[in-house]
Amino acid sequence: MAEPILNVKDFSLYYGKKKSIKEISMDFYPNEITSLIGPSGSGKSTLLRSINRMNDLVPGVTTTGTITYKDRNIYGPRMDTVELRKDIGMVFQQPNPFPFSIYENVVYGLRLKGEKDKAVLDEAVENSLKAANIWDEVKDILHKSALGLSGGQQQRVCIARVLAVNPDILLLDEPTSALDPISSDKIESMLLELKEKYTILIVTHSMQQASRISDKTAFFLDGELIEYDKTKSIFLNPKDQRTEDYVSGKFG
Ligand SMILES: Nc1ncnc2c1ncn2[C@@H]1O[C@H](COP(=O)(O)OP(=O)(O)OP(=O)(O)O)[C@@H](O)[C@H]1O
Repeated sequence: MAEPILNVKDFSLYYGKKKSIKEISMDFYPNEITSLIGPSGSGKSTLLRSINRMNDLVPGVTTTGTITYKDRNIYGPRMDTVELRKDIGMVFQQPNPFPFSIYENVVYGLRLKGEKDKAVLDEAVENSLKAANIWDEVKDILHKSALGLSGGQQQRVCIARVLAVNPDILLLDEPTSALDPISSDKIESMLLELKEKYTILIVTHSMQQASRISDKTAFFLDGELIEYDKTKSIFLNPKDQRTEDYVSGKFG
């Protein structure tokens, strides 16, 4: 079995005094899609945001335990969070393109890095938009505003923007919940292609989505990791009664 790319060990997170993640330990493996499922408030987004230290932006957050990415503790004193967020990119529920052209959205991170070579930028735009399954739809309007695209197209441009800086891991927080079924399908098939190259963690409220696309599924309840296994086992043969109740729709 491959080495884990991410190791979460005895990790807890407090918003002020409230403990929202409770001593979670789990490994994530390269080239797999892992779904994080559980009812509202169970801590899925908080865990996802802990992995690229987005929670640092929330005042009063403290953590204990470790999250190790490629042998480095993400919460160690020497971690450069700007670099970390290039390696571990994030896509949110609401598509959030910048009010620039499609082209400038995709090259945003490369320009921040100081890349000026037009050929390099052009190539990154084409490759990233192709990987995000949207090249054919936008190749003739690259210099038009990304805000003129549909929600589903905007979300794929946002994914291309993350891919352009060449990350290892993609964190997706309910990336299709604001989209229609056809746009969601496009994103799901894109994710299945992207996992050949990336490690993907996705928070989803859709049991169908989790079972369609993920290799592993983790079920959270009230800040605790209740069960984490191959997706088939979670849905067809859960070991914990609470998992069974949740996946069969009895609560949440
Ligand atoms: N910025 C914040 N400040 C204070 N408490 C927060 C903050 N963000 C989340 N929480 C609390 O942490 C707990 C976990 O929330 P989180 O958003 O991680 O859950 P979730 O499982 O992702 O829920 P949802 O499915 O609704 O997105 C909840 O009790 C929530 O109220």
